[in-house]
Amino acid sequence: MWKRVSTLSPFLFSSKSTSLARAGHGWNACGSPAMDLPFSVNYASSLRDKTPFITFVLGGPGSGKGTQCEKIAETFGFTHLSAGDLLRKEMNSNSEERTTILNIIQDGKIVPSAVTVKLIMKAMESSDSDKFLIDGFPRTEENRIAFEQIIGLEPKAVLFFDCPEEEMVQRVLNRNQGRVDDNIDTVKKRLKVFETLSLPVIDYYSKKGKLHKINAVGDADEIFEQVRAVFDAPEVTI
Ligand SMILES: Nc1ncnc2c1ncn2[C@@H]1O[C@H](COP(=O)(O)OP(=O)(O)O)[C@@H](O)[C@H]1O
Ligand SMILES: O=c1ccn([C@@H]2O[C@H](COP(=O)(O)OP(=O)(O)O)[C@@H](O)[C@H]2O)c(=O)[nH]1
Ligand SMILES: [Mg+2]
Repeated sequence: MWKRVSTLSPFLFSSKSTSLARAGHGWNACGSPAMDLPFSVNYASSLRDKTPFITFVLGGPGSGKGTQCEKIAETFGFTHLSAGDLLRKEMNSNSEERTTILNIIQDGKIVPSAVTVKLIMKAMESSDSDKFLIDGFPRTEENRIAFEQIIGLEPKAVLFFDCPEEEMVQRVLNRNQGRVDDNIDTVKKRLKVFETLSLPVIDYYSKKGKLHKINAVGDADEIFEQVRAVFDAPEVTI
């Protein structure tokens, strides 16, 4: 059922090589993935053995991904992993990457895939769960390919919270969680990044028949009814 894709270089995971400078070797923040990897090692074999049910949760900034993920996790027993939360936690730790992550988030850009995938993989490996909601990832085609290569799994379902830009901007500006990127300048940059880099990922999953588009306007409970229908559908066997 789970399509194993391939494996990746150990430089992504060795303790000395987690700096963005090294992670950037072969990868860039917004560009294409490098495929000429020097090694092939099964780093995520424990995850593949578990063959977890993975759902990617996509949508622009403020489209309600986090809000709906909490409801999905509670109702359907998924473990909710927010890529943004994992990066913010790393940013607030003494990680050598913290300043670079902060600068990228403040600028509304995308953290190199090697860094984000490593954090997601660690979180998945340290969980007993076999059902994960991965919120806010993949945000680029490069992210998507890196996940497939490093973790060797593909999502069973992909949710896309479709929301008009003006609504997203209002929600972000009212979010009030003290986030460094919740300001008008960053949100404008984030909307451009979403359109140019994230929409192609959504298009990819649409063409694969895995995408579930949700109208993200309206009351959060009403929106959740659309989501519930996705997980209740017989073709999405959790
Ligand atoms: N359906 C909704 N209608 C109005 N506000 C919402 C709705 N869903 C979420 N929000 C609010 O909008 C903000 C952004 O929601 P959030 O779940 O953090 O979105 P995302 O994770 O996609 O950025 C939060 O303050 C949240 O409480
Ligand atoms: O896979 C990811 C997820 C998040 N981010 C960074 O973290 C920010 C906040 O992401 P989050 O998902 O928390 O934002 P949301 O969409 O929920 O507002 C993004 O703008 C990016 O700068 C990233 O680089 N890669
Ligand atoms: Mg969020």
